Amino acid sequence: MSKNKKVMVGMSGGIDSSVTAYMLQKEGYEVEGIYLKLHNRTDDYHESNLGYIDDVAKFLGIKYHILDLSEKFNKDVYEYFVNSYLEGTTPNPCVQCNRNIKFGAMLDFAKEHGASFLATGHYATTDGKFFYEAEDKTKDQSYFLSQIKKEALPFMMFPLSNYKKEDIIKLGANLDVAYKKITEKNESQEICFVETVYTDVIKRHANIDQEGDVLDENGNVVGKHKGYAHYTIGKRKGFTVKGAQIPHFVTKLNPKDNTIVVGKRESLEVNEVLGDNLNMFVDDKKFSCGVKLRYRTTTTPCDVEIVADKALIYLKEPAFGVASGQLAVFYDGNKVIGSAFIQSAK
Ligand SMILES: Nc1ncnc2c1ncn2[C@@H]1O[C@H](COP(=O)(O)OP(=O)(O)OP(=O)(O)O)[C@@H](O)[C@H]1O
Repeated sequence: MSKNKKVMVGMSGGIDSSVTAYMLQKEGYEVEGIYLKLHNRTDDYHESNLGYIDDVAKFLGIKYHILDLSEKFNKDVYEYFVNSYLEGTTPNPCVQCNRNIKFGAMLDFAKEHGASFLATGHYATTDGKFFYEAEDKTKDQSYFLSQIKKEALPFMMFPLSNYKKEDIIKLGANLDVAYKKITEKNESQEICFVETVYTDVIKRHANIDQEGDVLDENGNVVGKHKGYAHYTIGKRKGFTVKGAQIPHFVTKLNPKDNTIVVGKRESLEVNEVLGDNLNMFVDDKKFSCGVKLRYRTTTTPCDVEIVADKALIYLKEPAFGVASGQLAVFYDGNKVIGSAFIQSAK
């Protein structure tokens, strides 16, 4: 029952994309894999991933391509990541990777090679016009997909969207030894190029271990911190506040003079957010919806006004710990209607 349609599957060597390839083949698609080399890690990272992919490809009898996008990844994702922290904002590298790399350059490659669709093991759904949250809310990745250009959506397939991660692991473990081996390896890291903590990556490019002053909201010096790039908005540890009886939270980072501002929990409260770099799936300029201001959080009801290329987001309930650089993703129920990068909040 061949569907006579070629689907390229982004294969990472992990269980999700390996099962994705299997499912699509079972459905009758002609499947080919693509492995992206995204960074120049010195360990055997790529060799190890390709070992797993090769075994899966042999089991399925499919061919796969290796595409070196490390230069583009370095510019669009890695440098952006490092620079954001140095500028005192909190980057979202997976969002940039999805937009520019996976559903940018990898999609172009898939189309050039005659594929009708590009499939990945992301947990989300699409109907070609919108993204929707995945059934398994604990794994949902719609937040990270919300900056993808709308022209890319008709080519995207997420076959895992109706499953739970544990079902995928069970399916893999019982399928073949090529899959079983993958289920037995460690789960991949949250950010593929961060092997330990993000500050280890930043340290390769700048001396971030420079002690600085901790300020209160009136500009008074109240303590010391170990270098502003070690902190993100809402963090409550790793700095001193003289005589403090209750927890203090980081509310602002000042890269220019290497100071950080701290305050009580109330000072993290935000009622208005300004977003830029809009990516909208609807044309409305004024609407009410729910907004997620970071990953793994519930939506906050809000009114949104789009003015030129900015989104003015008026929250109907206060949010806490909103960081510039993260995404504000607009949801109508479980449907993603657009997103913007958080420029400022008050
Ligand atoms: N290096 C890569 N080359 C090609 N596709 C990739 C690569 N890394 C990730 N992908 C695709 O993007 C999807 C989501 O990536 P993510 O890093 O969130 O992986 P994951 O949920 O751990 O999935 P997997 O178990 O397949 O690694 C993967 O399922 C895969 O289809």
